[in-house]
Amino acid sequence: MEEMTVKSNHSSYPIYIGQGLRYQIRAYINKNYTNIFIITDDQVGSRYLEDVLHGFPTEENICHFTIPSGENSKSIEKFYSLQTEALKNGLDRQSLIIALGGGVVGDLAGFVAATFMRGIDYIQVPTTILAHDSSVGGKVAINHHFGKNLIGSFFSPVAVIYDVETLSTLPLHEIRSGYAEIIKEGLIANQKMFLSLLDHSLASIKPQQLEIYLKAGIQVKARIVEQDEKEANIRKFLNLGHTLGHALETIHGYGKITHGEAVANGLLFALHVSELEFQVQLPFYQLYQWLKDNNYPILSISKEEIIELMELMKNDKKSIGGKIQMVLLKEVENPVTVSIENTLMKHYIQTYLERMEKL
Ligand SMILES: NC(=O)c1ccc[n+]([C@@H]2O[C@H](COP(=O)([O-])OP(=O)(O)OC[C@H]3O[C@@H](n4cnc5c(N)ncnc54)[C@H](O)[C@@H]3O)[C@@H](O)[C@H]2O)c1
Ligand SMILES: O=C(O)C(=O)C[C@@H](O)[C@H](O)[C@H](O)COP(=O)(O)O
Ligand SMILES: [Zn+2]
Repeated sequence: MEEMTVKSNHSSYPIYIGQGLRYQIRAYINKNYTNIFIITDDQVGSRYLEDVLHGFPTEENICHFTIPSGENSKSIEKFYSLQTEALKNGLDRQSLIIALGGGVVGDLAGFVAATFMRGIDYIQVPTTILAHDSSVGGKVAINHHFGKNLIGSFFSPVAVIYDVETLSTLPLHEIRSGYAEIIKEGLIANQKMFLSLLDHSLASIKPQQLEIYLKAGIQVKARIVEQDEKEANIRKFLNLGHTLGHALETIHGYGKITHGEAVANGLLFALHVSELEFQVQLPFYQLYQWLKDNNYPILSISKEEIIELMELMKNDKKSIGGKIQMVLLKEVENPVTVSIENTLMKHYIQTYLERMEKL
């Protein structure tokens, strides 16, 4: 078992990473709670909920609730149902929520914890590769049909307990999704890792290698959120690829493409815009080829969709006064945020589509 710590101005919490940790979650909780409420989804619950429950003594006051898996569960309706369940089960301010699942469960359960009776403790128990990102840093949220994560909060967990054994049951497209966020972390802060990530094929990557990347990705994320937990400045860099990525997720319908697949497309677009904006050469073609080889969907954008995408990008939380802001790269490991005028953004989208057509 490996332990890391996230220590910011507002909070400090441990991240435990290891094999089989789901059986012994109680051992990592160093406080007594009146009630423990486990929130999971149907795919994760059917595989791992019993293992988690068995690790608690019978006298512990424990309840659980299973949501349907998928992005559509990050909704105001599911949020309300979970608040109702928490009340029905008698949770109080000395209760704990455990989020057992991927980023959907983590974001939703975390937001329930942030708001139930104005905030109670919660623990992230991530079960996807992508959740190396979502379980650290305390961004919790639900979606609005105007855009991703528009209703949420910054609310740190009291611990992250990452049982990497659970990753063995992840389908390939979910490995693809999580890997895209690690590529993002490489681009913003670790060129060596970025290049090494592209040396692997996802169909044959070894679990031990994935674990090495997971830990390196968590290091990048943890070091950034420690310095800027509430995204006043450098945390924005973790949003590389998300300005277009989130708009694509929304326009396609939540859950139709995975978050990571949308971010992968957003990363390509960000590299394209960066090259034009700063007149530099970045690994655009290298990333494009690797994404193609690893069967990421390369999304086409119709003329009609350009306006809609731009409207969605204006709703992004980085926007200021309705002006789109993007995270760009002056070089790998050198991210900046840039405000982009509408006409220029339209030009960037059009030239991106022309470039993609030639490939
Ligand atoms: N809060 C943050 O900082 C942050 C960071 C990145 C992404 N996110 C959010 O995270 C969400 C995406 O998270 P995700 O990719 O984990 O999606 P997810 O939670 O929907 O999980 C993906 C799919 O895999 C299934 N699954 C989960 N664990 C499994 C396992 N071990 N074995 C088999 N199946 C399993 C789930 O049931 C689901 O069907 C998005 O909503 C995104 O916006 C948040
Ligand atoms: O932790 C962050 O900060 C990130 O931006 C990480 C992203 O990968 C993640 O998708 C996050 O939820 C996006 O945040 P948002 O503020 O753009 O909704
Ligand atoms: Zn993301």
